[in-house]
Amino acid sequence: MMLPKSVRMVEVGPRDGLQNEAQPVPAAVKIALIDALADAGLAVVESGSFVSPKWVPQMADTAMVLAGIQRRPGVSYPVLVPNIKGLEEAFKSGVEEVAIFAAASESFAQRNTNCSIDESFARFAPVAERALAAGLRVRGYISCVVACPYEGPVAPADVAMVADRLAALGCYEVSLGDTIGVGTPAQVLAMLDAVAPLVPVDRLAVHFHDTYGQALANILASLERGVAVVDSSVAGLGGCPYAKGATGNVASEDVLYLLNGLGISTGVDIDRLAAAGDRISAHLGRPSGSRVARALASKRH
Ligand SMILES: CC(C)(COP(=O)([O-])OP(=O)([O-])OC[C@H]1O[C@@H](n2cnc3c(N)ncnc32)[C@H](O)[C@@H]1OP(=O)([O-])[O-])[C@@H](O)C(=O)NCCC(=O)NCCSC(=O)C[C@@](C)(O)CC(=O)[O-]
Repeated sequence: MMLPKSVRMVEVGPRDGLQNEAQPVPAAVKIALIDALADAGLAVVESGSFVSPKWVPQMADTAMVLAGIQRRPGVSYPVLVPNIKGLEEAFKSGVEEVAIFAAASESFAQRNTNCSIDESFARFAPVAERALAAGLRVRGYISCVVACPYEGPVAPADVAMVADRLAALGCYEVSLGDTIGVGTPAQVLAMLDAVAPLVPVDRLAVHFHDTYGQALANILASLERGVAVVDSSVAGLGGCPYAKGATGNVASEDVLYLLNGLGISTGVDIDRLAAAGDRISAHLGRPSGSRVARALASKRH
């Protein structure tokens, strides 16, 4: 089995994990979470989004959160921006990296961003251009890379086309999201095999939600195809506001346990990571969504 020697874990808990949380999460709690994740050794901690607060109220305090965190050297704190208004807010907050987010299905693009795929690219083009001109890094996301909650299965060729368009806008990396967590390894590999001829595998990340418990299997399959960047969410926080019933991202602790077991280096400390997950789970008043974190906690009691 050919596997990468090291993997960059992209922590999306403070953004993807919390954006759908019904109870308000104070900025101070988000700040403590982000700082704890960076302390655990994560080099990328997605810290919020500058989107319409009418659409995603939980992210309305992103500027306050970014003002409160202790930015560690070598750690990136990206935010999502859907349009120029969001980018301008990101500039004010001094971010070094933004992410634009597209979908491989028309219905999801409409529900998530109130426009078609083509219209979303018309919005992203000036965002990417201005961000790059200002020296920011731009990451691209694609939702619904296996299936769409409104349209069902999504053709790998559709994903490849959107990935190609994001790369053409200058995204240094394209994160492939199974938004509703339905994919299995054969589907994921078919999708990766369609995308990789257009956007090389060293510019791809995988982003699995764990609704059907397939995320770790999908990650292992992706690693075997050479993908070396994995998105995950501490304590398995999350769910997408525009994908009813979809659960959180794969838990970061579970991904790290898998990678440690495979001898793949990440620079992340599992105990510190699990402690950060336990603290946010306690704040939210529910058990961690990470099986690894629950197992580690049970050994301590
Ligand atoms: C794209 C829009 C703005 C279009 O929304 P719209 O309603 O068509 O936009 P609009 O331009 O007509 O503006 C409507 C109102 O929003 C305001 N507005 C407009 N833009 C902004 C902004 N940037 N920041 C703050 N406010 C903004 C704007 O000023 C106006 O305010 P009003 O005049 O009514 O008071 C909206 O649909 C939106 O914000 N969508 C974001 C949805 C979102 O954040 N989804 C979750 C992230 S994607 C995701 O989770 C998937 C991913 C990445 O994790 C991968 C995966 O798992 O699939």
